[in-house]
Parts: sequence; structure tokens; C-alpha cells
Amino acid sequence: MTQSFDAAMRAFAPRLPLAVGLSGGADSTALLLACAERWPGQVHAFHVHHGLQAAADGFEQHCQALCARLNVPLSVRRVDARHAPGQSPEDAARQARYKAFEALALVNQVPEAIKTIVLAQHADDQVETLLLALSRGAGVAGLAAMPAQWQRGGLHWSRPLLRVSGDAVRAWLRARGESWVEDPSNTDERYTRNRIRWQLLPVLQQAFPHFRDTFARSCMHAAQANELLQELAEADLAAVGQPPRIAALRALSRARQANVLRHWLRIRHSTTPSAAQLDALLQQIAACTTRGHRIYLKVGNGHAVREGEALGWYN
Ligand SMILES: Nc1ncnc2c1ncn2[C@@H]1O[C@H](COP(=O)(O)OP(=O)(O)OP(=O)(O)O)[C@@H](O)[C@H]1O
Repeated sequence: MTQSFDAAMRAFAPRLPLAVGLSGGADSTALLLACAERWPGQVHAFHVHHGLQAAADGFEQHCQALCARLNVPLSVRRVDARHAPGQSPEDAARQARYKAFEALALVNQVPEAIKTIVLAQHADDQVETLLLALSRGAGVAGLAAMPAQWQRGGLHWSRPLLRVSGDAVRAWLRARGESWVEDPSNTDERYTRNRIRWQLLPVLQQAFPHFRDTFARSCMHAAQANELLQELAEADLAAVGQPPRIAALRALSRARQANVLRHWLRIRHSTTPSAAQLDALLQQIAACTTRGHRIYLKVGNGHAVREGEALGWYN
């Protein structure tokens, strides 16, 4: 069930002290207010200045004013979030932001080290993430959408509002007479996420009034299935070896071969094959029954090759 803003905050039990990722938008403004009220003296705010749009200075000013009023220490970091070829601008900004949070947590060790970074994505953001994953033809890892908590870089990360609707967050702020900065890029319908938000969500609301709950449940099922696939991939990788022995791969079902190869390429070579590339590789593995059979295929951002009895990869 979607939660009220207050119920979500009551259920939230982070390790303290924490830092809220404060963009200046409605969601993180509300989250900071609620955290500062609940854990006075234990809350910091981190703001990342992306320098991507003219409005960025306005976001920073809002954050400065809000934190001064709440007596919350604010750390601001400027990042260069230009995206690499083939990377989405949104993804580049997110990666740069998470690195900046880790760096800010390291410099904020006094009087006590930050233990948790808190982010303000809510139930509508989760639905958008799921629909974006579907639109790309993602597998269960993508359909799991955003986790509510995880650990990285020695920090706990948390999204306590993931079951709260965007409307409920704004209603909570309005009821308190609080203001926020509206990001002008949020209405730019050149971004797929914004088209989902403004065109699809209202229609979903009409057709399936409980879509936030049911979609979240599907994300949870996908996350569980993904965990099982990871466990199976680890066990299969231990059995086929690194680099994977071709005969041992062939002894597995096709679905397990695909699963273990995807896992090996990701953890060992930091690359993700397309569905077509993986399909071609599996065909080659099936056909690789003679000494003379060569494999040389584009896979991810490099090439898979036969190396004796095993499968190699290089870029
Ligand atoms: N520039 C930033 N500085 C610090 N934290 C950020 C920044 N941008 C986003 N975040 C954090 O990441 C979360 C998700 O970011 P996203 O861009 O999806 O949302 P947003 O529209 O900026 O949300 P909000 O309404 O809180 O501003 C935000 O809720 C916030 O906690």
C-alpha cells in the first residue's frame, strides 16, 4: 500500500548521523525538513551543483536558505557531469552525484562520521523507473527498479519515500506552507522520463488506481528473482571456472549459460552484452564441438574469443 508521508518517516530507522541529498526540489526539501525535525543535530545536507543549467544557482540558494533556517550544516560540491558518448545525461549526472556524496561523507567526519545517505525518490519515481526499464526491454535486474536501501563505499544508502506518492509529498509541504524550487527541466518532454510522468501516469491512474502499489510489488518480485539469478550465476561460474570452460558451459541449459556469461562479463570485464550478441555467442558455444572451431564475436564493448578449451574476452 502507498504510505502517507508521516507513516513512511515513522517507519524510517536510519543509522545516524545521516546526510540528505538535497537538490532543492520538493521531494528532498520535504525529506530534509522531516529528518531535521526528527533527529535534531544529527542531520546534514549535501547539495551537488551540476552546473548543467542556468537554474542551478537558484537551487543552491534555496538549499543555503533552508539549511540556515533549520540549522543544518550544508556541504556543496561542484561536479562536471558531462556525459560520455553512449551514456544518458541523466545517468552521467547520477553517477557524478553519488561519487560526490561519497567524497562529501569522507570530509564530514567531525564530530562524527556520516553513516547514511538519504535520497528522496518516491513511488512515482519508482513507477517511472520501471516503465523506462520496460521501454528498453530490460531483464529482471532492470525491472527491480530502485532498491529502498543498499550499501556502498562504506555507507548505508536509503530511499525512505519509495512508497509515498509524489502528490502526498507535495501536499505535506503545502500543509506546512513550505516552498521549493521547481526544476524547469522536469517539464521538458524531450526527456522520456518526463513524457512518462506527464502523459502516462495520469492515464495509468485512471485505468489502474492502485498502480503504484501493484507495480511496486512487481519490482519486489523482480528484485527477488534477480537475487536468485545472481546466486545461481555465482555457483555456475565457480563450476565453469574463469575463464569459462566451453565444454562446462555446454553442459548447462541455454538459460543458465546466458545467465552465467552475463554475470562473468559484468563482474570480470565490466561490460554488458546486447541480447543479440549473447544469442550469437550461445550459438557459437553450441557449435564449438571440434578443435578447429574458432570463436571471434563482438560482445559488449570488446570481443569474445576461443582460447583453447576456454572462452576469453578482451577489448
Ligand atoms: N543536485 C543534487 N544535489 C543533492 N541531491 C540531489 C541532487 N539531485 C538529486 N538529488 C537527490 O537524488 C534524489 C533523486 O533525484 P532526482 O533528480 O530523481 O529527483 P529531483 O527531481 O531532483 O527530486 P527533488 O524533488 O527532491 O529535487 C533527490 O530526491 C535528492 O535526494
